[in-house]
Amino acid sequence: MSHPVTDLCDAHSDKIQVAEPMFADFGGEMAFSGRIHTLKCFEDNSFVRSELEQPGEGRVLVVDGGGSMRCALLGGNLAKLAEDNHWAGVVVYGCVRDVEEIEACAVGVKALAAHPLKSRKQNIGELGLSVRFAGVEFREGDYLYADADGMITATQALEL
Ligand SMILES: O=C([O-])CC(=O)C(=O)O
Repeated sequence: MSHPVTDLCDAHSDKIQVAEPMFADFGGEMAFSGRIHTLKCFEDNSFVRSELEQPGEGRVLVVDGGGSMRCALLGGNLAKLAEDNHWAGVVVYGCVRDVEEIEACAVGVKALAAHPLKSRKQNIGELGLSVRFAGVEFREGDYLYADADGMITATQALEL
Protein backbone atom coordinates (compact mmCIF):
# COMPACT_ATOMS: atom_id res chain seq x y z
CA MET A 1 0.00 0.00 0.00
CA SER A 2 2.83 2.34 0.83
CA HIS A 3 5.00 4.57 -1.33
CA PRO A 4 8.53 5.62 -0.33
CA VAL A 5 8.36 8.27 2.38
CA THR A 6 10.88 10.40 0.47
CA ASP A 7 8.59 10.46 -2.59
CA LEU A 8 5.57 11.32 -0.44
CA CYS A 9 7.58 14.18 1.12
CA ASP A 10 8.51 15.52 -2.31
CA ALA A 11 4.94 15.33 -3.60
CA HIS A 12 3.10 16.57 -0.50
CA SER A 13 5.46 18.85 1.44
CA ASP A 14 2.58 21.27 2.13
CA LYS A 15 0.31 18.60 3.65
CA ILE A 16 2.57 16.66 5.96
CA GLN A 17 4.28 16.72 9.33
CA VAL A 18 7.77 15.19 9.36
CA ALA A 19 9.08 13.55 12.52
CA GLU A 20 12.50 14.53 13.81
CA PRO A 21 14.88 11.62 13.15
CA MET A 22 15.20 10.15 16.62
CA PHE A 23 13.75 6.68 16.00
CA ALA A 24 15.39 3.34 15.33
CA ASP A 25 13.70 0.48 13.46
CA PHE A 26 13.11 -2.69 15.47
CA GLY A 27 10.30 -4.53 13.63
CA GLY A 28 10.44 -7.11 10.88
CA GLU A 29 8.72 -4.65 8.54
CA MET A 30 10.75 -1.57 7.76
CA ALA A 31 8.02 0.17 5.72
CA PHE A 32 4.53 0.51 7.17
CA SER A 33 1.58 2.86 7.07
CA GLY A 34 -1.89 3.21 8.48
CA ARG A 35 -4.40 5.20 10.49
CA ILE A 36 -3.11 6.47 13.81
CA HIS A 37 -4.50 5.21 17.12
CA THR A 38 -2.91 7.06 20.04
CA LEU A 39 -2.02 5.96 23.54
CA LYS A 40 -0.39 8.14 26.17
CA CYS A 41 1.20 6.22 29.05
CA PHE A 42 4.25 6.64 31.25
CA GLU A 43 6.33 3.63 32.30
CA ASP A 44 3.15 1.52 32.30
CA ASN A 45 2.33 -0.61 29.26
CA SER A 46 -0.99 -2.14 30.37
CA PHE A 47 -2.84 -0.33 27.59
CA VAL A 48 -0.26 -1.29 24.96
CA ARG A 49 -1.34 -4.88 25.50
CA SER A 50 -5.07 -4.18 25.63
CA GLU A 51 -4.93 -2.12 22.42
CA LEU A 52 -2.78 -4.64 20.55
CA GLU A 53 -5.36 -7.29 21.49
CA GLN A 54 -7.80 -5.42 19.20
CA PRO A 55 -7.89 -5.90 15.40
CA GLY A 56 -5.13 -3.76 13.88
CA GLU A 57 -5.67 -4.02 10.13
CA GLY A 58 -4.55 -0.76 8.52
CA ARG A 59 -3.73 0.81 11.90
CA VAL A 60 -0.61 2.11 13.62
CA LEU A 61 -0.49 2.33 17.42
CA VAL A 62 1.34 5.53 18.40
CA VAL A 63 2.51 5.32 22.01
CA ASP A 64 3.56 8.53 23.72
CA GLY A 65 5.68 7.12 26.52
CA GLY A 66 7.08 10.51 27.42
CA GLY A 67 10.48 9.51 26.03
CA SER A 68 11.25 7.51 29.18
CA MET A 69 14.65 5.81 29.13
CA ARG A 70 13.87 3.82 32.30
CA CYS A 71 11.94 0.78 31.02
CA ALA A 72 10.47 -0.84 27.89
CA LEU A 73 6.85 -0.40 26.76
CA LEU A 74 6.88 -3.17 24.13
CA GLY A 75 8.63 -6.54 24.04
CA GLY A 76 8.61 -9.75 22.04
CA ASN A 77 5.23 -10.97 23.32
CA LEU A 78 3.47 -7.72 22.51
CA ALA A 79 5.12 -7.51 19.09
CA LYS A 80 3.85 -11.03 18.35
CA LEU A 81 0.38 -9.95 19.49
CA ALA A 82 0.59 -7.00 17.10
CA GLU A 83 1.57 -9.31 14.26
CA ASP A 84 -1.19 -11.81 15.06
CA ASN A 85 -3.82 -9.03 15.11
CA HIS A 86 -2.50 -7.53 11.86
CA TRP A 87 -1.36 -4.16 13.17
CA ALA A 88 0.65 -2.32 10.51
CA GLY A 89 3.00 -0.87 13.09
CA VAL A 90 3.74 0.47 16.54
CA VAL A 91 5.59 3.75 17.15
CA VAL A 92 6.98 4.10 20.67
CA TYR A 93 8.23 7.38 22.07
CA GLY A 94 10.13 5.34 24.61
CA CYS A 95 11.94 1.99 24.71
CA VAL A 96 11.36 -1.62 23.64
CA ARG A 97 12.98 -4.93 24.66
CA ASP A 98 13.49 -8.46 23.27
CA VAL A 99 15.03 -6.90 20.20
CA GLU A 100 15.64 -10.19 18.37
CA GLU A 101 12.06 -11.36 18.98
CA ILE A 102 10.60 -8.08 17.76
CA GLU A 103 12.69 -8.26 14.61
CA ALA A 104 11.19 -11.69 13.89
CA CYS A 105 7.64 -10.24 13.83
CA ALA A 106 5.99 -9.03 10.62
CA VAL A 107 5.10 -5.63 12.02
CA GLY A 108 6.72 -2.20 11.85
CA VAL A 109 8.22 -0.95 15.13
CA LYS A 110 9.93 2.38 15.58
CA ALA A 111 11.22 3.33 19.02
CA LEU A 112 13.93 5.40 20.66
CA ALA A 113 16.09 2.63 22.06
CA ALA A 114 16.22 -0.83 23.62
CA HIS A 115 15.95 -1.26 27.39
CA PRO A 116 15.98 -4.59 29.28
CA LEU A 117 13.54 -3.65 32.07
CA LYS A 118 9.78 -4.19 31.83
CA SER A 119 7.30 -1.46 32.73
CA ARG A 120 4.60 -1.28 35.41
CA LYS A 121 1.17 -2.80 34.73
CA GLN A 122 -1.26 -0.67 36.74
CA ASN A 123 -3.77 0.08 33.98
CA ILE A 124 -2.79 3.71 33.65
CA GLY A 125 -2.97 5.33 30.23
CA GLU A 126 -5.14 7.52 27.99
CA LEU A 127 -6.43 6.62 24.55
CA GLY A 128 -7.27 8.74 21.52
CA LEU A 129 -5.68 12.00 22.66
CA SER A 130 -3.59 14.10 20.28
CA VAL A 131 -0.03 13.49 21.43
CA ARG A 132 3.08 15.49 20.56
CA PHE A 133 6.66 14.32 20.23
CA ALA A 134 9.47 14.44 17.67
CA GLY A 135 8.06 17.79 16.51
CA VAL A 136 4.80 16.20 15.30
CA GLU A 137 1.26 16.27 16.62
CA PHE A 138 -0.04 12.71 16.21
CA ARG A 139 -3.83 12.89 15.92
CA GLU A 140 -6.22 9.96 16.22
CA GLY A 141 -7.29 8.88 12.72
CA ASP A 142 -4.56 10.72 10.83
CA TYR A 143 -2.39 8.79 8.40
CA LEU A 144 1.17 7.75 9.22
CA TYR A 145 3.80 6.62 6.71
CA ALA A 146 7.13 5.19 7.84
CA ASP A 147 10.12 3.50 6.31
CA ALA A 148 13.90 3.41 6.69
CA ASP A 149 14.12 7.11 5.78
CA GLY A 150 11.76 8.35 8.48
CA MET A 151 8.17 9.00 9.42
CA ILE A 152 5.48 11.47 8.31
CA THR A 153 1.83 12.10 9.09
CA ALA A 154 -1.02 13.69 7.15
CA THR A 155 -4.69 14.33 7.76
CA GLN A 156 -5.56 12.68 4.43
CA ALA A 157 -4.32 9.51 2.73
CA LEU A 158 -1.37 10.36 0.46
CA GLU A 159 -0.98 9.12 -3.10
CA LEU A 160 1.66 9.74 -5.74
O1 LIG B 1 5.22 -7.46 28.86
C1 LIG B 1 5.96 -6.49 28.74
O2 LIG B 1 6.06 -5.60 29.57
C2 LIG B 1 6.76 -6.35 27.50
C3 LIG B 1 7.36 -7.64 27.16
O3 LIG B 1 8.29 -8.09 27.79
C4 LIG B 1 6.82 -8.39 26.02
O4 LIG B 1 5.99 -7.86 25.29
O5 LIG B 1 7.28 -9.52 25.82
